[in-house]
Amino acid sequence: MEGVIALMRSVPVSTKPGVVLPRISARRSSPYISTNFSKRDVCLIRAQQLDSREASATVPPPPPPVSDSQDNALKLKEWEVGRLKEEVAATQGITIRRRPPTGPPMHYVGPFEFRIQSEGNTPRNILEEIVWHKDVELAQWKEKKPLVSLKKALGAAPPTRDFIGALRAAQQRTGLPGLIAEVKKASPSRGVLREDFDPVEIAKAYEKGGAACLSVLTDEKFFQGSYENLAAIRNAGIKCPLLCKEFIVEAWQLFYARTKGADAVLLIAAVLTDLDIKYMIKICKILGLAALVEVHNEREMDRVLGIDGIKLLGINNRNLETFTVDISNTRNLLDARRTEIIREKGIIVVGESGLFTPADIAYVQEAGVEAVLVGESLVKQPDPALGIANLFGKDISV
Ligand SMILES: O=P(O)(O)OC[C@@H](O)[C@@H](O)c1c[nH]c2ccccc12
Repeated sequence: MEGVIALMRSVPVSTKPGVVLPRISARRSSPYISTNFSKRDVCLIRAQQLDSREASATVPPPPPPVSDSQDNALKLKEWEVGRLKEEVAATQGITIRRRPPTGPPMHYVGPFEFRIQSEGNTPRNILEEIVWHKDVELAQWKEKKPLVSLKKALGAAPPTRDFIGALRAAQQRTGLPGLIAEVKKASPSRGVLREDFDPVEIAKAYEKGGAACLSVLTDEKFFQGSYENLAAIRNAGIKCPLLCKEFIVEAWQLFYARTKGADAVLLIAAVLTDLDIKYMIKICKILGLAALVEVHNEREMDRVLGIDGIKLLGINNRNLETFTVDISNTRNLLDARRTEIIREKGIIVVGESGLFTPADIAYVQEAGVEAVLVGESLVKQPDPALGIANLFGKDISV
């Protein structure tokens, strides 16, 4: 554990090659500086940045106005580090930007400063909006529960269960993809899915109906989920391993998920750079968490297949930027070349979203998935256990 903390310690970085900035005061910390980079990571980023400088199509926006005040110097450094990270992300085809570290930039007019809405400080799509809001939430959570206190709480967390093992066992038992059934009250695309939403009752029904694992939404603002739901399900004696369905942008969230009873976490390739994914997988391993790495398109799929240590790969049929759902996405991404790599690496592919009928399940199974992640079509059923039997076309509970 000490190693993890050491890995997360702050390092001063500069955007100019070879120049090291003075250590930044701990009074205010940037997510980019204090939690995401080790010295080695920063070197890697520098190397990636130098390699990709010519390939990068991004034109950096003008720097914020400079003032002599210490506060402004800190803002400037945070802005520089944020830019550096965005450049790396752009070279990996990541279009989702992170929230500017000190908030949308201020504009100065005479002695006054104020914000003007512009392309640079307004989220461009729902996924970006969620991720930007997550940064604001995180700043508050981390103040309430700094990493040291989470580290102490880990001692009291229940042991993790084998998420991947449960999926494999279910698949072997039924000959059908292992089911991850999602406890989901609402979503930005579908609104409220179930008014009489009792997360523990729904989780019990899923287990009774033969789900191998459960997925629990924890995002409050956009999905009406919570970490209380996750902990309540874990503490209700449910044996299915639990996936914490969250928009993870910082390692702190991995620790928090673990203290709330998660056995697995979701890492979204549309949001995280390769380096972030590698770093988070390392921490998941130390914490005993399984990582489901989610992709939506060919670019993300090929990036993820190039990263070592990935055991669970989710193909989302829903585009999180536009919300369009198309289950043929699973089949299209699983071409012969990628299927071969997946087989060699022993990766389990999870088909995610938009699955409603036995024909849908057969279609993604035929495409090569060994597990499915299903929310809407189950959570809307008066009896979610019966919903599972209807979805698979047979009772998979025995
Ligand atoms: O309700 P559906 O269409 O069965 O989808 C479930 C799950 O795949 C979806 O909730 C999901 C997949 N990836 C995500 C990332 C964040 C939030 C939600 C999701």
